[in-house]
Amino acid sequence: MNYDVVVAGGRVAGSIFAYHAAKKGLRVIVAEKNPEIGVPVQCAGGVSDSFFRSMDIKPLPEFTYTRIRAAAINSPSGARIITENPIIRGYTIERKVFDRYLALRAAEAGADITVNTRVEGLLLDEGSVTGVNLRGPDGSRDVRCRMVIAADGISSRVARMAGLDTRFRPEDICSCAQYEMVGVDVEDDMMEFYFGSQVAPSGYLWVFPRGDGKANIGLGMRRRSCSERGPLHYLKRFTEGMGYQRTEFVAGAVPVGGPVEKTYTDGILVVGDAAGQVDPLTGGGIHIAAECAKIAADVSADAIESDRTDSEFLSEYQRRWYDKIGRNLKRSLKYRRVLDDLGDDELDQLIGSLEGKDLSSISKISLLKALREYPSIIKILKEML
Ligand SMILES: Cc1cc2nc3c(=O)[nH]c(=O)nc-3n(C[C@H](O)[C@H](O)[C@H](O)COP(=O)(O)OP(=O)(O)OC[C@H]3O[C@@H](n4cnc5c(N)ncnc54)[C@H](O)[C@@H]3O)c2cc1C
Repeated sequence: MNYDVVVAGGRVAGSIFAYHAAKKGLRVIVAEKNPEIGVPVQCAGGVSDSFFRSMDIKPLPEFTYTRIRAAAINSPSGARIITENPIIRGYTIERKVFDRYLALRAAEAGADITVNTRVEGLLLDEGSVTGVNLRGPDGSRDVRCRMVIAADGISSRVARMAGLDTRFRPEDICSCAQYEMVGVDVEDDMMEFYFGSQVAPSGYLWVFPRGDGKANIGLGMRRRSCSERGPLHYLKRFTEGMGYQRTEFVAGAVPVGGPVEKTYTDGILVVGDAAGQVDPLTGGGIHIAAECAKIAADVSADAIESDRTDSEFLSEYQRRWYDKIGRNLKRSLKYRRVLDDLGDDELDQLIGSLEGKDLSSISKISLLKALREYPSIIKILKEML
Protein backbone atom coordinates (compact mmCIF):
# COMPACT_ATOMS: atom_id res chain seq x y z
CA MET A 1 0.00 0.00 0.00
CA ASN A 2 1.12 3.54 -0.65
CA TYR A 3 0.96 6.13 2.12
CA ASP A 4 0.98 9.89 2.26
CA VAL A 5 3.32 9.83 5.26
CA VAL A 6 5.62 7.29 6.92
CA VAL A 7 6.50 8.12 10.52
CA ALA A 8 9.72 6.74 12.01
CA GLY A 9 9.23 6.27 15.75
CA GLY A 10 6.05 5.51 17.68
CA ARG A 11 6.31 7.37 20.95
CA VAL A 12 5.07 10.86 21.84
CA ALA A 13 6.14 12.77 18.71
CA GLY A 14 5.31 9.95 16.26
CA SER A 15 1.93 8.98 17.72
CA ILE A 16 0.70 12.54 18.22
CA PHE A 17 1.72 13.41 14.66
CA ALA A 18 -0.07 10.28 13.36
CA TYR A 19 -3.25 11.06 15.30
CA HIS A 20 -3.56 14.61 13.94
CA ALA A 21 -2.48 13.67 10.41
CA ALA A 22 -4.96 10.77 10.25
CA LYS A 23 -7.72 13.05 11.56
CA LYS A 24 -6.97 15.34 8.64
CA GLY A 25 -7.48 12.44 6.25
CA LEU A 26 -3.85 11.57 5.49
CA ARG A 27 -2.88 7.92 4.97
CA VAL A 28 -0.24 7.42 7.65
CA ILE A 29 1.87 4.51 8.85
CA VAL A 30 3.96 4.61 12.03
CA ALA A 31 6.97 2.28 12.10
CA GLU A 32 8.38 1.60 15.57
CA LYS A 33 11.58 -0.41 15.76
CA ASN A 34 10.91 -1.80 19.23
CA PRO A 35 8.53 -4.76 19.67
CA GLU A 36 6.38 -2.83 22.14
CA ILE A 37 5.41 0.85 22.03
CA GLY A 38 6.75 2.80 25.04
CA VAL A 39 9.20 0.08 26.14
CA PRO A 40 11.90 0.46 27.36
CA VAL A 41 10.78 3.49 29.34
CA GLN A 42 13.10 6.49 29.14
CA CYS A 43 11.24 9.03 31.23
CA ALA A 44 10.48 10.19 34.77
CA GLY A 45 6.86 10.75 33.79
CA GLY A 46 6.25 14.35 34.88
CA VAL A 47 3.62 16.10 32.73
CA SER A 48 1.94 19.46 33.26
CA ASP A 49 -1.78 20.23 33.13
CA SER A 50 -1.11 22.48 30.12
CA PHE A 51 -0.04 19.44 28.08
CA PHE A 52 -3.36 17.68 28.68
CA ARG A 53 -5.29 20.89 28.02
CA SER A 54 -3.56 21.79 24.76
CA MET A 55 -3.59 18.22 23.43
CA ASP A 56 -7.22 17.73 24.47
CA ILE A 57 -6.26 14.49 26.25
CA LYS A 58 -7.94 13.48 29.52
CA PRO A 59 -5.51 12.55 32.33
CA LEU A 60 -7.08 9.10 32.67
CA PRO A 61 -6.50 6.96 35.78
CA GLU A 62 -5.08 4.15 33.60
CA PHE A 63 -1.89 6.13 32.96
CA THR A 64 -1.72 8.75 35.72
CA TYR A 65 -0.25 8.03 39.16
CA THR A 66 -0.48 11.11 41.36
CA ARG A 67 -1.71 14.68 41.08
CA ILE A 68 1.21 17.12 41.43
CA ARG A 69 0.53 20.45 43.15
CA ALA A 70 3.95 21.63 44.27
CA ALA A 71 7.68 21.32 43.76
CA ALA A 72 10.46 21.50 46.36
CA ILE A 73 13.89 22.77 45.35
CA ASN A 74 16.70 21.61 47.65
CA SER A 75 20.09 23.34 47.84
CA PRO A 76 23.42 21.54 48.43
CA SER A 77 23.39 22.38 52.16
CA GLY A 78 19.71 21.59 52.65
CA ALA A 79 17.97 24.97 52.15
CA ARG A 80 14.59 24.32 50.61
CA ILE A 81 12.02 26.30 48.67
CA ILE A 82 8.54 25.01 47.98
CA THR A 83 6.61 26.46 45.09
CA GLU A 84 2.96 25.94 44.27
CA ASN A 85 3.16 27.98 41.07
CA PRO A 86 0.31 26.81 38.77
CA ILE A 87 2.82 25.88 36.02
CA ILE A 88 4.04 23.06 38.30
CA ARG A 89 0.59 21.46 38.47
CA GLY A 90 0.18 18.24 36.59
CA TYR A 91 0.55 14.50 37.00
CA THR A 92 3.10 11.76 37.14
CA ILE A 93 2.31 9.26 34.42
CA GLU A 94 3.29 5.72 33.45
CA ARG A 95 4.92 6.14 30.03
CA LYS A 96 4.54 2.45 29.12
CA VAL A 97 0.77 2.79 29.31
CA PHE A 98 0.61 6.38 28.10
CA ASP A 99 2.66 5.83 24.93
CA ARG A 100 0.52 2.82 24.08
CA TYR A 101 -2.61 4.93 24.69
CA LEU A 102 -1.31 7.57 22.24
CA ALA A 103 -0.54 4.91 19.60
CA LEU A 104 -4.00 3.34 19.98
CA ARG A 105 -5.59 6.78 19.69
CA ALA A 106 -3.70 7.30 16.42
CA ALA A 107 -4.79 3.86 15.17
CA GLU A 108 -8.41 4.63 16.04
CA ALA A 109 -8.11 7.86 14.04
CA GLY A 110 -7.08 5.75 11.02
CA ALA A 111 -3.26 5.47 11.17
CA ASP A 112 -1.54 2.11 10.61
CA ILE A 113 0.93 1.14 13.33
CA THR A 114 3.63 -1.45 12.85
CA VAL A 115 6.04 -2.52 15.61
CA ASN A 116 9.30 -4.42 15.41
CA THR A 117 9.84 -2.48 12.21
CA ARG A 118 12.69 -0.10 11.61
CA VAL A 119 12.94 2.65 8.97
CA GLU A 120 16.16 1.40 7.45
CA GLY A 121 16.58 3.72 4.48
CA LEU A 122 14.97 6.47 2.43
CA LEU A 123 14.00 6.00 -1.21
CA LEU A 124 14.99 9.13 -3.07
CA ASP A 125 14.41 10.38 -6.59
CA GLU A 126 16.53 13.37 -7.55
CA GLY A 127 16.84 14.28 -3.87
CA SER A 128 13.09 14.02 -3.15
CA VAL A 129 11.67 11.36 -0.86
CA THR A 130 9.52 8.81 -2.66
CA GLY A 131 9.38 6.16 0.06
CA VAL A 132 11.21 4.27 2.76
CA ASN A 133 12.75 0.87 3.24
CA LEU A 134 11.28 -0.88 6.28
CA ARG A 135 12.93 -3.85 7.99
CA GLY A 136 10.72 -6.05 10.16
CA PRO A 137 10.38 -9.68 11.29
CA ASP A 138 9.44 -10.75 7.75
CA GLY A 139 12.43 -9.06 6.16
CA SER A 140 12.73 -5.88 4.22
CA ARG A 141 10.14 -4.07 2.11
CA ASP A 142 9.83 -0.76 0.32
CA VAL A 143 6.85 1.46 1.06
CA ARG A 144 6.01 4.38 -1.19
CA CYS A 145 5.07 7.68 0.43
CA ARG A 146 5.18 11.41 -0.19
CA MET A 147 6.62 12.50 3.14
CA VAL A 148 8.58 11.06 6.05
CA ILE A 149 8.44 12.22 9.67
CA ALA A 150 11.63 11.64 11.61
CA ALA A 151 10.31 11.11 15.17
CA ASP A 152 13.06 8.63 15.96
CA GLY A 153 14.55 10.26 19.04
CA ILE A 154 17.87 11.84 19.93
CA SER A 155 20.41 12.20 17.09
CA SER A 156 17.83 11.01 14.56
CA ARG A 157 19.37 8.65 11.99
CA VAL A 158 16.40 9.05 9.68
CA ALA A 159 16.87 12.83 9.40
CA ARG A 160 20.58 12.31 8.84
CA MET A 161 19.79 9.95 5.94
CA ALA A 162 18.21 12.99 4.29
CA GLY A 163 21.29 15.10 4.89
CA LEU A 164 20.10 17.04 7.95
CA ASP A 165 22.52 17.50 10.82
CA THR A 166 20.74 16.26 13.95
CA ARG A 167 23.81 15.54 16.04
CA PHE A 168 24.34 17.22 19.41
CA ARG A 169 27.61 18.18 21.00
CA PRO A 170 28.46 15.80 23.87
CA GLU A 171 28.23 18.69 26.36
CA ASP A 172 24.66 19.35 25.19
CA ILE A 173 23.50 15.84 25.99
CA CYS A 174 22.17 15.09 29.44
CA SER A 175 22.83 11.48 30.49
CA CYS A 176 20.19 10.14 32.82
CA ALA A 177 19.82 7.22 35.20
CA GLN A 178 16.73 6.46 37.23
CA TYR A 179 15.40 3.85 39.65
CA GLU A 180 11.78 3.17 40.33
CA MET A 181 11.78 2.59 44.08
CA VAL A 182 9.28 1.45 46.69
CA GLY A 183 9.10 2.36 50.36
CA VAL A 184 10.07 5.99 49.63
CA ASP A 185 9.18 8.70 52.14
CA VAL A 186 7.77 11.31 49.74
CA GLU A 187 4.63 13.40 49.61
CA ASP A 188 2.31 12.23 46.85
CA ASP A 189 1.65 15.70 45.44
CA MET A 190 5.18 17.14 45.50
CA MET A 191 8.07 16.77 43.08
CA GLU A 192 11.49 17.08 44.73
CA PHE A 193 14.55 18.52 42.97
CA TYR A 194 18.10 18.42 44.42
CA PHE A 195 21.04 20.50 43.20
CA GLY A 196 24.74 20.53 43.98
CA SER A 197 28.10 19.12 42.98
CA GLN A 198 27.81 16.19 45.39
CA VAL A 199 24.34 15.16 44.21
CA ALA A 200 24.26 15.90 40.48
CA PRO A 201 27.09 18.00 39.04
CA SER A 202 25.93 20.01 35.98
CA GLY A 203 22.41 18.71 36.36
CA TYR A 204 19.86 17.85 39.02
CA LEU A 205 18.33 14.91 40.82
CA TRP A 206 14.60 14.36 40.90
CA VAL A 207 12.17 12.41 43.07
CA PHE A 208 8.80 12.09 41.32
CA PRO A 209 6.11 10.42 43.47
CA ARG A 210 4.01 7.61 42.06
CA GLY A 211 1.76 7.11 45.10
CA ASP A 212 1.77 4.51 47.88
CA GLY A 213 5.44 5.14 48.71
CA LYS A 214 6.62 4.52 45.15
CA ALA A 215 8.76 7.09 43.32
CA ASN A 216 10.99 7.58 40.31
CA ILE A 217 14.35 8.73 41.66
CA GLY A 218 16.73 9.77 38.94
CA LEU A 219 19.26 12.27 37.82
CA GLY A 220 20.50 13.86 34.67
CA MET A 221 23.90 15.44 34.17
CA ARG A 222 26.02 16.72 31.35
CA ARG A 223 29.43 15.14 31.48
CA ARG A 224 32.16 17.57 30.66
CA SER A 225 34.92 14.95 30.43
CA CYS A 226 35.22 11.18 30.11
CA SER A 227 36.97 10.97 33.46
CA GLU A 228 33.93 12.38 35.27
CA ARG A 229 31.70 9.85 36.97
CA GLY A 230 28.37 9.18 35.28
CA PRO A 231 24.80 9.57 36.59
CA LEU A 232 24.56 6.01 37.91
CA HIS A 233 27.38 6.68 40.38
CA TYR A 234 25.54 9.67 41.86
CA LEU A 235 22.18 7.90 41.81
CA LYS A 236 23.58 4.96 43.75
CA ARG A 237 25.21 7.33 46.22
CA PHE A 238 21.96 9.25 46.79
CA THR A 239 19.81 6.16 47.26
CA GLU A 240 22.29 3.96 49.14
CA GLY A 241 21.41 3.30 52.73
CA MET A 242 17.88 4.67 52.36
CA GLY A 243 16.44 1.18 52.56
CA TYR A 244 14.24 1.61 49.50
CA GLN A 245 13.68 -1.34 47.14
CA ARG A 246 14.66 -0.85 43.49
CA THR A 247 12.06 -2.21 41.12
CA GLU A 248 13.16 -0.77 37.77
CA PHE A 249 16.22 0.86 36.22
CA VAL A 250 16.00 3.37 33.38
CA ALA A 251 18.84 4.94 31.40
CA GLY A 252 18.56 7.49 28.64
CA ALA A 253 19.81 10.69 27.13
CA VAL A 254 18.12 14.04 26.54
CA PRO A 255 19.29 16.77 24.15
CA VAL A 256 19.52 19.99 26.17
CA GLY A 257 21.41 22.29 23.84
CA GLY A 258 18.36 23.72 22.09
CA PRO A 259 16.86 22.59 18.80
CA VAL A 260 18.85 21.56 15.73
CA GLU A 261 19.31 24.27 13.15
CA LYS A 262 17.10 22.84 10.41
CA THR A 263 14.08 20.63 11.04
CA TYR A 264 12.87 20.16 7.45
CA THR A 265 14.11 19.33 3.99
CA ASP A 266 12.53 17.99 0.80
CA GLY A 267 9.86 15.51 1.92
CA ILE A 268 11.01 15.34 5.55
CA LEU A 269 10.07 16.94 8.87
CA VAL A 270 11.97 16.26 12.10
CA VAL A 271 9.97 16.25 15.35
CA GLY A 272 10.51 15.79 19.09
CA ASP A 273 13.85 14.72 20.60
CA ALA A 274 15.07 14.04 17.06
CA ALA A 275 14.89 17.81 16.48
CA GLY A 276 16.14 18.75 19.96
CA GLN A 277 12.67 20.08 20.83
CA VAL A 278 13.27 19.73 24.58
CA ASP A 279 13.38 22.35 27.33
CA PRO A 280 17.15 22.84 27.88
CA LEU A 281 16.66 23.80 31.53
CA THR A 282 14.39 21.02 32.74
CA GLY A 283 14.99 18.32 30.10
CA GLY A 284 11.20 18.02 29.73
CA GLY A 285 10.24 17.06 26.19
CA ILE A 286 6.77 15.52 26.20
CA HIS A 287 4.74 18.72 25.90
CA ILE A 288 7.10 20.33 23.37
CA ALA A 289 7.29 17.22 21.18
CA ALA A 290 3.49 17.07 21.20
CA GLU A 291 3.04 20.74 20.21
CA CYS A 292 5.57 20.40 17.37
CA ALA A 293 4.03 17.12 16.18
CA LYS A 294 0.65 18.81 15.92
CA ILE A 295 2.13 21.65 13.88
CA ALA A 296 3.96 19.10 11.69
CA ALA A 297 0.63 17.35 11.00
CA ASP A 298 -1.01 20.62 9.95
CA VAL A 299 1.85 21.53 7.61
CA SER A 300 2.02 18.00 6.15
CA ALA A 301 -1.70 18.06 5.38
CA ASP A 302 -1.32 21.42 3.60
CA ALA A 303 1.77 20.20 1.74
CA ILE A 304 0.11 17.04 0.48
CA GLU A 305 -3.10 18.79 -0.44
CA SER A 306 -1.23 21.40 -2.47
CA ASP A 307 1.26 18.83 -3.84
CA ARG A 308 4.16 20.84 -2.42
CA THR A 309 6.40 18.60 -0.33
CA ASP A 310 9.49 20.56 -1.29
CA SER A 311 11.82 22.11 1.24
CA GLU A 312 10.60 25.66 0.57
CA PHE A 313 6.99 24.79 1.38
CA LEU A 314 7.93 22.65 4.39
CA SER A 315 9.98 25.49 5.91
CA GLU A 316 6.58 26.67 7.16
CA TYR A 317 6.84 23.94 9.83
CA GLN A 318 9.98 25.46 11.31
CA ARG A 319 8.50 28.95 11.17
CA ARG A 320 5.35 27.86 13.01
CA TRP A 321 6.96 25.79 15.74
CA TYR A 322 9.57 28.47 16.28
CA ASP A 323 6.84 31.11 16.62
CA LYS A 324 5.12 28.98 19.23
CA ILE A 325 8.01 27.79 21.40
CA GLY A 326 11.32 29.02 19.91
CA ARG A 327 11.64 31.99 22.24
CA ASN A 328 10.90 29.84 25.32
CA LEU A 329 13.55 27.33 24.33
CA LYS A 330 16.11 30.11 23.81
CA ARG A 331 15.29 31.62 27.22
CA SER A 332 15.56 28.22 28.91
CA LEU A 333 18.94 27.65 27.29
CA LYS A 334 20.11 30.99 28.62
CA TYR A 335 18.92 30.09 32.15
CA ARG A 336 20.61 26.72 31.91
CA ARG A 337 23.91 28.36 30.99
CA VAL A 338 23.59 30.80 33.91
CA LEU A 339 22.87 27.95 36.34
CA ASP A 340 25.81 25.99 34.91
CA ASP A 341 28.13 28.62 36.34
CA LEU A 342 26.73 28.51 39.88
CA GLY A 343 28.86 26.82 42.51
CA ASP A 344 27.42 25.14 45.60
CA ASP A 345 27.83 28.32 47.69
CA GLU A 346 25.88 30.40 45.21
CA LEU A 347 23.15 27.77 44.95
CA ASP A 348 22.90 27.80 48.75
CA GLN A 349 22.69 31.60 48.81
CA LEU A 350 20.12 31.73 46.05
CA ILE A 351 17.84 28.99 47.40
CA GLY A 352 18.47 29.99 51.04
CA SER A 353 17.50 33.61 50.39
CA LEU A 354 14.17 32.53 48.90
CA GLU A 355 13.34 30.00 51.63
CA GLY A 356 9.91 30.56 53.12
CA LYS A 357 8.85 33.09 50.44
CA ASP A 358 5.77 32.57 48.33
CA LEU A 359 7.41 32.19 44.91
CA SER A 360 4.14 32.17 42.98
CA SER A 361 3.32 35.73 44.06
CA ILE A 362 6.79 37.27 44.45
CA SER A 363 7.41 40.16 42.04
CA LYS A 364 10.71 40.78 40.25
CA ILE A 365 11.31 43.93 42.31
CA SER A 366 10.62 42.32 45.69
CA LEU A 367 12.79 39.38 44.67
CA LEU A 368 15.70 41.67 43.87
CA LYS A 369 15.09 43.61 47.13
CA ALA A 370 15.08 40.37 49.15
CA LEU A 371 18.42 39.48 47.63
CA ARG A 372 20.15 42.84 48.06
CA GLU A 373 22.79 41.32 50.37
CA TYR A 374 23.87 38.99 47.58
CA PRO A 375 25.17 41.11 44.69
CA SER A 376 26.53 38.08 42.82
CA ILE A 377 23.09 36.44 42.88
CA ILE A 378 21.40 39.67 41.78
CA LYS A 379 23.72 39.76 38.79
CA ILE A 380 22.70 36.21 37.89
CA LEU A 381 18.99 36.87 38.37
CA LYS A 382 19.12 40.03 36.28
CA GLU A 383 20.34 37.88 33.41
CA MET A 384 17.55 35.40 34.00
CA LEU A 385 14.59 37.72 34.56
C1 LIG B 1 15.46 9.55 32.12
C2 LIG B 1 14.58 10.53 31.39
C3 LIG B 1 13.57 11.17 32.08
C4 LIG B 1 12.73 12.07 31.42
N1 LIG B 1 11.71 12.62 32.12
C5 LIG B 1 10.85 13.47 31.51
C6 LIG B 1 9.74 14.02 32.22
O1 LIG B 1 9.52 13.73 33.40
N2 LIG B 1 8.91 14.85 31.55
C7 LIG B 1 9.10 15.18 30.23
O2 LIG B 1 8.31 15.97 29.67
N3 LIG B 1 10.13 14.67 29.53
C8 LIG B 1 11.00 13.80 30.13
N4 LIG B 1 12.04 13.25 29.42
C9 LIG B 1 12.16 13.58 27.99
C10 LIG B 1 11.10 12.80 27.20
O3 LIG B 1 11.11 11.44 27.57
C11 LIG B 1 11.37 12.94 25.69
O4 LIG B 1 11.54 14.31 25.38
C12 LIG B 1 10.21 12.39 24.86
O5 LIG B 1 10.00 11.03 25.14
C13 LIG B 1 10.53 12.57 23.37
O6 LIG B 1 9.65 11.81 22.61
P1 LIG B 1 9.96 11.47 21.09
O7 LIG B 1 8.77 10.75 20.59
O8 LIG B 1 10.44 12.68 20.39
O9 LIG B 1 11.25 10.52 21.12
P2 LIG B 1 11.52 9.13 21.81
O10 LIG B 1 10.73 8.99 23.07
O11 LIG B 1 12.99 8.99 21.89
O12 LIG B 1 10.96 8.06 20.77
C14 LIG B 1 11.63 7.74 19.58
C15 LIG B 1 11.13 6.40 19.11
O13 LIG B 1 11.67 6.15 17.82
C16 LIG B 1 12.02 4.77 17.71
N5 LIG B 1 13.00 4.66 16.62
C17 LIG B 1 14.29 5.09 16.60
N6 LIG B 1 14.85 4.87 15.39
C18 LIG B 1 13.89 4.29 14.62
C19 LIG B 1 13.86 3.84 13.26
N7 LIG B 1 14.92 3.95 12.45
N8 LIG B 1 12.71 3.28 12.82
C20 LIG B 1 11.62 3.16 13.62
N9 LIG B 1 11.59 3.56 14.91
C21 LIG B 1 12.71 4.15 15.40
C22 LIG B 1 12.57 4.45 19.10
O14 LIG B 1 12.54 3.06 19.35
C23 LIG B 1 11.60 5.23 19.99
O15 LIG B 1 10.49 4.46 20.36
C24 LIG B 1 12.91 12.35 30.04
C25 LIG B 1 13.93 11.71 29.34
C26 LIG B 1 14.77 10.81 30.00
C27 LIG B 1 15.86 10.12 29.22
